[in-house]
Amino acid sequence: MNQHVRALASADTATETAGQVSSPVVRLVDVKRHFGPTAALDGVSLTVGKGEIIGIIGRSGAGKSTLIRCLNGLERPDSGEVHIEGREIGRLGEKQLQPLRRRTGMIFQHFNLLSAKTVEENVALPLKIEGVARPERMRRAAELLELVGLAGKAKAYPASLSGGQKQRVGIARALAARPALLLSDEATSALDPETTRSILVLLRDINRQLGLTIILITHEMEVVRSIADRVAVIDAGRIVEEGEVWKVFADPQAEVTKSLLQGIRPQLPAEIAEKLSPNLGSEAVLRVDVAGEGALGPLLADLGGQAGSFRFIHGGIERVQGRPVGTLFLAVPAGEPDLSQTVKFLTGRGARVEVLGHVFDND
Ligand SMILES: Nc1ncnc2c1ncn2[C@@H]1O[C@H](COP(=O)(O)OP(=O)(O)OP(=O)(O)O)[C@@H](O)[C@H]1O
Repeated sequence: MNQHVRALASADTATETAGQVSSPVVRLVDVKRHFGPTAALDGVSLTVGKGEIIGIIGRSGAGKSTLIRCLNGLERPDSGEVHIEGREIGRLGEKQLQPLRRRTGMIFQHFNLLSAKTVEENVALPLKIEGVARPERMRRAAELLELVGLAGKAKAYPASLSGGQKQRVGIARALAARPALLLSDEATSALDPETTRSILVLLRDINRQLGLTIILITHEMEVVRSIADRVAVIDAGRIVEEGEVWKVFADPQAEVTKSLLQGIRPQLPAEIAEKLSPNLGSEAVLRVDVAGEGALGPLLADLGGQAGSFRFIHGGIERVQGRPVGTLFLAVPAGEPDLSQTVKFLTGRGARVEVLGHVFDND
Protein backbone atom coordinates (compact mmCIF):
# COMPACT_ATOMS: atom_id res chain seq x y z
CA MET A 1 0.00 0.00 0.00
CA ASN A 2 1.52 3.34 -0.96
CA GLN A 3 1.59 6.31 1.37
CA HIS A 4 -1.47 7.96 -0.16
CA VAL A 5 -3.55 4.84 -0.01
CA ARG A 6 -2.47 4.24 3.58
CA ALA A 7 -3.63 7.75 4.53
CA LEU A 8 -6.94 7.18 2.78
CA ALA A 9 -7.38 3.80 4.36
CA SER A 10 -6.70 5.02 7.89
CA ALA A 11 -9.20 7.84 7.45
CA ASP A 12 -11.82 5.35 6.35
CA THR A 13 -11.01 3.03 9.22
CA ALA A 14 -11.68 5.91 11.59
CA THR A 15 -15.09 6.40 10.01
CA GLU A 16 -15.72 2.72 10.36
CA THR A 17 -14.80 2.68 14.03
CA ALA A 18 -17.24 5.48 14.67
CA GLY A 19 -20.00 3.79 12.66
CA GLN A 20 -21.77 0.48 12.80
CA VAL A 21 -19.09 -2.03 11.90
CA SER A 22 -21.28 -5.07 12.29
CA SER A 23 -24.43 -3.83 10.57
CA PRO A 24 -24.73 -4.24 6.80
CA VAL A 25 -24.01 -1.21 4.61
CA VAL A 26 -27.19 -1.76 2.59
CA ARG A 27 -30.40 -3.47 3.58
CA LEU A 28 -33.45 -3.46 1.35
CA VAL A 29 -36.65 -4.91 2.72
CA ASP A 30 -39.49 -5.76 0.34
CA VAL A 31 -38.99 -2.62 -1.75
CA LYS A 32 -41.76 -1.90 -4.25
CA ARG A 33 -41.94 0.86 -6.83
CA HIS A 34 -44.62 0.98 -9.50
CA PHE A 35 -44.98 3.30 -12.48
CA GLY A 36 -48.62 3.02 -13.44
CA PRO A 37 -49.17 -0.66 -14.21
CA THR A 38 -45.41 -1.41 -14.40
CA ALA A 39 -43.79 -2.93 -11.34
CA ALA A 40 -40.23 -1.59 -11.71
CA LEU A 41 -39.43 -3.07 -8.29
CA ASP A 42 -41.74 -5.78 -7.09
CA GLY A 43 -40.62 -6.67 -3.57
CA VAL A 44 -36.83 -6.51 -3.58
CA SER A 45 -35.01 -7.62 -0.42
CA LEU A 46 -31.22 -7.57 -0.37
CA THR A 47 -28.44 -7.17 2.18
CA VAL A 48 -24.92 -6.06 1.31
CA GLY A 49 -22.16 -6.39 3.90
CA LYS A 50 -19.22 -4.07 4.47
CA GLY A 51 -16.41 -4.54 1.98
CA GLU A 52 -18.49 -6.71 -0.30
CA ILE A 53 -18.68 -6.32 -4.09
CA ILE A 54 -22.08 -7.34 -5.35
CA GLY A 55 -23.15 -7.38 -8.99
CA ILE A 56 -26.80 -6.65 -9.73
CA ILE A 57 -27.47 -7.92 -13.19
CA GLY A 58 -30.51 -7.97 -15.40
CA ARG A 59 -31.76 -7.30 -18.87
CA SER A 60 -32.95 -3.92 -20.07
CA GLY A 61 -36.07 -2.87 -18.18
CA ALA A 62 -35.49 -5.32 -15.32
CA GLY A 63 -35.49 -2.57 -12.67
CA LYS A 64 -31.76 -1.92 -12.16
CA SER A 65 -31.89 1.87 -12.56
CA THR A 66 -34.92 2.13 -10.30
CA LEU A 67 -33.07 0.11 -7.69
CA ILE A 68 -29.98 2.32 -7.85
CA ARG A 69 -32.16 5.42 -7.67
CA CYS A 70 -33.78 4.06 -4.51
CA LEU A 71 -30.31 3.45 -3.05
CA ASN A 72 -29.12 7.01 -3.60
CA GLY A 73 -32.42 8.53 -2.51
CA LEU A 74 -33.42 9.89 -5.93
CA GLU A 75 -36.41 7.59 -6.04
CA ARG A 76 -38.79 6.81 -3.19
CA PRO A 77 -40.21 3.33 -2.86
CA ASP A 78 -44.00 2.98 -2.73
CA SER A 79 -43.44 0.58 0.14
CA GLY A 80 -40.63 -1.32 1.83
CA GLU A 81 -37.45 -0.07 3.49
CA VAL A 82 -34.07 1.14 2.23
CA HIS A 83 -31.41 1.17 4.95
CA ILE A 84 -27.96 2.64 4.32
CA GLU A 85 -25.52 2.05 7.19
CA GLY A 86 -28.43 1.25 9.45
CA ARG A 87 -30.52 4.34 8.62
CA GLU A 88 -33.79 4.06 6.78
CA ILE A 89 -33.58 6.60 3.94
CA GLY A 90 -36.80 5.82 2.09
CA ARG A 91 -38.87 8.26 4.13
CA LEU A 92 -36.31 10.99 4.81
CA GLY A 93 -36.83 14.52 3.55
CA GLU A 94 -34.43 16.10 1.05
CA LYS A 95 -32.56 18.03 3.77
CA GLN A 96 -32.03 14.95 5.93
CA LEU A 97 -30.93 13.00 2.88
CA GLN A 98 -28.08 15.35 1.96
CA PRO A 99 -25.50 14.21 4.55
CA LEU A 100 -26.43 10.58 3.95
CA ARG A 101 -25.95 10.95 0.18
CA ARG A 102 -22.31 11.77 0.90
CA ARG A 103 -21.92 8.25 2.24
CA THR A 104 -22.71 7.00 -1.26
CA GLY A 105 -20.40 7.67 -4.22
CA MET A 106 -21.55 7.04 -7.74
CA ILE A 107 -19.90 6.35 -11.11
CA PHE A 108 -21.72 6.42 -14.42
CA GLN A 109 -21.58 4.91 -17.90
CA HIS A 110 -20.87 8.31 -19.50
CA PHE A 111 -18.67 9.58 -16.66
CA ASN A 112 -20.69 12.81 -16.09
CA LEU A 113 -17.61 15.04 -15.78
CA LEU A 114 -17.84 18.81 -16.09
CA SER A 115 -16.04 19.68 -19.32
CA ALA A 116 -15.26 23.27 -18.31
CA LYS A 117 -13.43 22.16 -15.17
CA THR A 118 -10.01 20.57 -14.89
CA VAL A 119 -9.55 17.02 -13.71
CA GLU A 120 -8.60 18.10 -10.17
CA GLU A 121 -11.55 20.49 -9.99
CA ASN A 122 -13.89 17.70 -11.07
CA VAL A 123 -12.50 15.42 -8.38
CA ALA A 124 -12.71 18.13 -5.73
CA LEU A 125 -16.24 19.22 -6.63
CA PRO A 126 -18.08 17.14 -3.99
CA LEU A 127 -15.80 18.66 -1.36
CA LYS A 128 -16.44 22.18 -2.65
CA ILE A 129 -20.18 21.53 -2.31
CA GLU A 130 -19.50 20.37 1.25
CA GLY A 131 -17.69 23.64 1.98
CA VAL A 132 -14.19 22.16 2.38
CA ALA A 133 -11.51 24.88 1.98
CA ARG A 134 -9.64 24.97 -1.33
CA PRO A 135 -6.16 23.89 -0.08
CA GLU A 136 -7.64 20.88 1.68
CA ARG A 137 -9.80 19.81 -1.26
CA MET A 138 -6.90 20.19 -3.70
CA ARG A 139 -4.72 18.09 -1.39
CA ARG A 140 -7.42 15.43 -1.31
CA ALA A 141 -7.86 15.60 -5.10
CA ALA A 142 -4.11 15.06 -5.60
CA GLU A 143 -4.23 12.07 -3.24
CA LEU A 144 -7.16 10.55 -5.11
CA LEU A 145 -5.64 11.16 -8.54
CA GLU A 146 -2.56 9.31 -7.36
CA LEU A 147 -4.78 6.47 -6.16
CA VAL A 148 -6.44 6.10 -9.57
CA GLY A 149 -3.15 6.42 -11.48
CA LEU A 150 -3.72 9.91 -12.91
CA ALA A 151 -1.31 12.00 -10.86
CA GLY A 152 0.02 13.73 -13.98
CA LYS A 153 -3.40 14.81 -15.27
CA ALA A 154 -4.56 17.18 -12.53
CA LYS A 155 -4.55 20.25 -14.77
CA ALA A 156 -5.91 18.51 -17.88
CA TYR A 157 -9.49 18.96 -19.11
CA PRO A 158 -11.79 15.93 -19.58
CA ALA A 159 -11.88 16.36 -23.37
CA SER A 160 -8.18 15.48 -23.58
CA LEU A 161 -8.63 12.18 -21.72
CA SER A 162 -9.41 8.68 -23.00
CA GLY A 163 -12.61 6.93 -21.86
CA GLY A 164 -10.70 4.89 -19.30
CA GLN A 165 -8.98 7.99 -17.91
CA LYS A 166 -12.35 9.78 -17.68
CA GLN A 167 -13.74 6.90 -15.69
CA ARG A 168 -10.71 7.03 -13.38
CA VAL A 169 -11.53 10.69 -12.75
CA GLY A 170 -15.13 9.63 -12.11
CA ILE A 171 -13.93 7.08 -9.56
CA ALA A 172 -11.66 9.62 -7.83
CA ARG A 173 -14.56 12.09 -7.64
CA ALA A 174 -16.87 9.41 -6.25
CA LEU A 175 -14.35 8.70 -3.47
CA ALA A 176 -13.75 12.36 -2.56
CA ALA A 177 -16.20 12.50 0.33
CA ARG A 178 -15.02 9.13 1.74
CA PRO A 179 -18.20 7.19 0.98
CA ALA A 180 -19.04 3.89 2.62
CA LEU A 181 -20.73 2.69 -0.56
CA LEU A 182 -19.85 3.02 -4.23
CA LEU A 183 -22.66 2.60 -6.75
CA SER A 184 -21.46 1.77 -10.23
CA ASP A 185 -24.13 2.24 -12.90
CA GLU A 186 -22.92 0.42 -16.04
CA ALA A 187 -19.56 2.14 -15.45
CA THR A 188 -17.69 0.03 -18.00
CA SER A 189 -20.42 -0.33 -20.64
CA ALA A 190 -18.96 2.42 -22.85
CA LEU A 191 -15.38 1.12 -22.61
CA ASP A 192 -13.45 -1.36 -24.76
CA PRO A 193 -12.63 -4.76 -23.22
CA GLU A 194 -9.05 -3.91 -22.25
CA THR A 195 -10.00 -0.60 -20.62
CA THR A 196 -12.92 -2.35 -18.92
CA ARG A 197 -10.48 -4.82 -17.38
CA SER A 198 -8.20 -2.06 -16.10
CA ILE A 199 -11.14 -0.19 -14.53
CA LEU A 200 -12.41 -3.38 -12.89
CA VAL A 201 -8.92 -4.09 -11.51
CA LEU A 202 -8.85 -0.56 -10.10
CA LEU A 203 -12.26 -1.03 -8.45
CA ARG A 204 -11.10 -4.32 -6.94
CA ASP A 205 -7.91 -2.67 -5.61
CA ILE A 206 -9.89 0.18 -4.07
CA ASN A 207 -12.32 -2.29 -2.54
CA ARG A 208 -9.47 -4.22 -0.95
CA GLN A 209 -7.41 -1.25 0.14
CA LEU A 210 -10.22 0.88 1.52
CA GLY A 211 -12.72 -1.81 2.50
CA LEU A 212 -15.24 0.03 0.31
CA THR A 213 -18.56 -1.68 -0.38
CA ILE A 214 -19.37 -1.69 -4.11
CA ILE A 215 -22.65 -2.34 -5.90
CA LEU A 216 -22.20 -2.89 -9.62
CA ILE A 217 -25.27 -2.47 -11.77
CA THR A 218 -24.62 -4.14 -15.09
CA HIS A 219 -26.08 -6.17 -17.91
CA GLU A 220 -22.71 -7.88 -18.53
CA MET A 221 -21.90 -11.16 -16.79
CA GLU A 222 -18.27 -10.57 -17.68
CA VAL A 223 -18.16 -7.65 -15.24
CA VAL A 224 -19.71 -9.75 -12.49
CA ARG A 225 -17.32 -12.63 -13.15
CA SER A 226 -14.27 -10.35 -13.01
CA ILE A 227 -14.69 -8.77 -9.61
CA ALA A 228 -17.94 -9.48 -7.78
CA ASP A 229 -18.13 -11.66 -4.68
CA ARG A 230 -21.85 -12.12 -5.00
CA VAL A 231 -24.43 -11.65 -7.70
CA ALA A 232 -28.13 -10.86 -7.61
CA VAL A 233 -30.09 -11.38 -10.81
CA ILE A 234 -33.06 -9.07 -11.26
CA ASP A 235 -35.91 -9.73 -13.64
CA ALA A 236 -39.23 -7.89 -13.92
CA GLY A 237 -38.53 -6.08 -10.66
CA ARG A 238 -37.74 -9.20 -8.64
CA ILE A 239 -34.51 -10.79 -7.53
CA VAL A 240 -34.82 -14.20 -9.12
CA GLU A 241 -31.44 -15.58 -8.13
CA GLU A 242 -28.71 -14.62 -5.70
CA GLY A 243 -25.50 -16.20 -4.52
CA GLU A 244 -21.73 -16.42 -4.64
CA VAL A 245 -20.60 -15.72 -8.17
CA TRP A 246 -18.80 -19.03 -8.75
CA LYS A 247 -21.80 -21.02 -7.58
CA VAL A 248 -24.23 -19.13 -9.79
CA PHE A 249 -21.85 -19.55 -12.72
CA ALA A 250 -21.55 -23.27 -12.10
CA ASP A 251 -25.21 -23.94 -11.54
CA PRO A 252 -27.54 -21.14 -12.63
CA GLN A 253 -31.16 -21.77 -11.67
CA ALA A 254 -33.25 -19.03 -13.24
CA GLU A 255 -33.85 -18.96 -17.00
CA VAL A 256 -32.76 -15.33 -17.18
CA THR A 257 -29.45 -16.18 -15.47
CA LYS A 258 -28.85 -19.00 -17.94
CA SER A 259 -29.56 -16.68 -20.80
CA LEU A 260 -27.28 -13.93 -19.42
CA LEU A 261 -24.53 -16.53 -19.03
CA GLN A 262 -24.91 -17.89 -22.53
CA GLY A 263 -22.45 -15.52 -24.13
CA ILE A 264 -19.61 -16.37 -21.78
CA ARG A 265 -20.06 -20.04 -20.86
CA PRO A 266 -19.04 -22.79 -23.31
CA GLN A 267 -21.80 -23.83 -25.70
CA LEU A 268 -22.16 -26.95 -27.83
CA PRO A 269 -20.53 -26.17 -31.20
CA ALA A 270 -23.17 -25.36 -33.82
CA GLU A 271 -22.11 -28.16 -36.20
CA ILE A 272 -22.78 -30.75 -33.48
CA ALA A 273 -25.94 -29.05 -32.25
CA GLU A 274 -27.31 -29.32 -35.80
CA LYS A 275 -26.90 -33.10 -35.77
CA LEU A 276 -28.67 -33.63 -32.45
CA SER A 277 -31.78 -35.75 -32.58
CA PRO A 278 -34.19 -36.05 -29.63
CA ASN A 279 -33.96 -39.83 -29.44
CA LEU A 280 -32.20 -41.38 -32.44
CA GLY A 281 -28.50 -42.21 -32.18
CA SER A 282 -25.92 -44.49 -30.66
CA GLU A 283 -24.58 -41.83 -28.32
CA ALA A 284 -26.22 -39.32 -26.00
CA VAL A 285 -24.69 -35.86 -25.84
CA LEU A 286 -24.47 -34.57 -22.28
CA ARG A 287 -23.78 -31.13 -20.95
CA VAL A 288 -21.96 -31.55 -17.66
CA ASP A 289 -21.43 -28.55 -15.38
CA VAL A 290 -19.06 -29.09 -12.53
CA ALA A 291 -17.36 -26.80 -10.03
CA GLY A 292 -14.98 -26.89 -7.12
CA GLU A 293 -11.34 -27.68 -6.48
CA GLY A 294 -10.33 -31.15 -7.61
CA ALA A 295 -13.83 -31.96 -8.86
CA LEU A 296 -13.04 -32.43 -12.50
CA GLY A 297 -9.97 -34.69 -12.85
CA PRO A 298 -11.21 -37.56 -10.65
CA LEU A 299 -14.67 -37.23 -12.17
CA LEU A 300 -13.43 -37.90 -15.69
CA ALA A 301 -11.05 -40.66 -14.58
CA ASP A 302 -13.84 -42.42 -12.67
CA LEU A 303 -16.35 -41.86 -15.44
CA GLY A 304 -14.04 -43.74 -17.83
CA GLY A 305 -13.75 -46.56 -15.32
CA GLN A 306 -17.44 -46.82 -14.45
CA ALA A 307 -19.38 -45.84 -17.53
CA GLY A 308 -16.93 -47.19 -20.06
CA SER A 309 -16.02 -45.22 -23.12
CA PHE A 310 -16.96 -41.61 -23.60
CA ARG A 311 -16.00 -39.00 -26.14
CA PHE A 312 -15.00 -35.56 -25.04
CA ILE A 313 -16.64 -33.25 -27.57
CA HIS A 314 -16.03 -29.77 -26.32
CA GLY A 315 -15.74 -27.73 -23.16
CA GLY A 316 -13.47 -25.85 -20.88
CA ILE A 317 -12.59 -24.88 -17.37
CA GLU A 318 -12.22 -21.37 -16.08
CA ARG A 319 -11.55 -19.95 -12.67
CA VAL A 320 -14.25 -17.83 -11.09
CA GLN A 321 -13.39 -16.28 -7.71
CA GLY A 322 -10.36 -18.57 -7.72
CA ARG A 323 -12.42 -21.74 -8.09
CA PRO A 324 -12.56 -24.00 -11.13
CA VAL A 325 -15.87 -23.95 -12.96
CA GLY A 326 -16.12 -26.33 -15.89
CA THR A 327 -18.58 -27.14 -18.64
CA LEU A 328 -18.01 -30.34 -20.61
CA PHE A 329 -19.88 -31.76 -23.55
CA LEU A 330 -19.54 -35.54 -23.59
CA ALA A 331 -20.89 -38.23 -25.90
CA VAL A 332 -21.66 -41.45 -23.99
CA PRO A 333 -23.32 -44.76 -24.99
CA ALA A 334 -27.02 -44.02 -25.48
CA GLY A 335 -28.49 -47.46 -24.71
CA GLU A 336 -30.26 -48.14 -21.44
CA PRO A 337 -29.42 -48.77 -18.66
CA ASP A 338 -25.96 -47.36 -19.57
CA LEU A 339 -27.19 -43.79 -20.12
CA SER A 340 -29.20 -43.64 -16.89
CA GLN A 341 -26.26 -45.06 -14.95
CA THR A 342 -23.86 -42.50 -16.43
CA VAL A 343 -26.21 -39.63 -15.57
CA LYS A 344 -26.70 -41.04 -12.07
CA PHE A 345 -22.96 -41.42 -11.60
CA LEU A 346 -22.27 -37.82 -12.67
CA THR A 347 -25.05 -36.24 -10.63
CA GLY A 348 -23.98 -38.36 -7.66
CA ARG A 349 -20.58 -36.67 -7.92
CA GLY A 350 -22.14 -33.21 -7.73
CA ALA A 351 -22.25 -32.41 -11.45
CA ARG A 352 -25.29 -30.90 -13.14
CA VAL A 353 -26.15 -33.00 -16.16
CA GLU A 354 -28.42 -32.30 -19.07
CA VAL A 355 -29.05 -34.77 -21.91
CA LEU A 356 -29.05 -32.52 -24.96
CA GLY A 357 -29.93 -35.17 -27.54
CA HIS A 358 -28.47 -38.07 -29.48
CA VAL A 359 -25.95 -38.53 -32.29
CA PHE A 360 -24.41 -41.47 -34.14
CA ASP A 361 -20.86 -42.15 -33.06
CA ASN A 362 -19.56 -41.87 -36.61
CA ASP A 363 -20.92 -38.29 -36.85
N1 LIG B 1 -40.13 7.25 -14.51
C1 LIG B 1 -40.71 6.18 -15.07
N2 LIG B 1 -41.94 6.25 -15.60
C2 LIG B 1 -42.56 5.17 -16.15
N3 LIG B 1 -41.98 3.94 -16.21
C3 LIG B 1 -40.74 3.81 -15.70
C4 LIG B 1 -40.04 4.91 -15.10
N4 LIG B 1 -38.83 4.45 -14.69
C5 LIG B 1 -38.78 3.15 -15.00
N5 LIG B 1 -39.91 2.74 -15.61
C6 LIG B 1 -40.23 1.38 -16.06
O1 LIG B 1 -39.86 0.49 -15.03
C7 LIG B 1 -39.23 -0.67 -15.56
C8 LIG B 1 -37.82 -0.79 -14.98
O2 LIG B 1 -37.04 0.28 -15.49
P1 LIG B 1 -35.49 0.48 -15.12
O3 LIG B 1 -35.04 1.71 -15.84
O4 LIG B 1 -35.35 0.46 -13.64
O5 LIG B 1 -34.83 -0.82 -15.74
P2 LIG B 1 -33.29 -1.12 -16.06
O6 LIG B 1 -33.05 -2.52 -15.65
O7 LIG B 1 -32.43 -0.07 -15.45
O8 LIG B 1 -33.22 -0.99 -17.65
P3 LIG B 1 -31.99 -0.47 -18.56
O9 LIG B 1 -30.90 -1.47 -18.41
O10 LIG B 1 -32.59 -0.46 -19.93
O11 LIG B 1 -31.63 0.88 -18.06
C9 LIG B 1 -39.25 -0.52 -17.08
O12 LIG B 1 -40.39 -1.19 -17.57
C10 LIG B 1 -39.39 0.98 -17.27
O13 LIG B 1 -40.04 1.26 -18.49
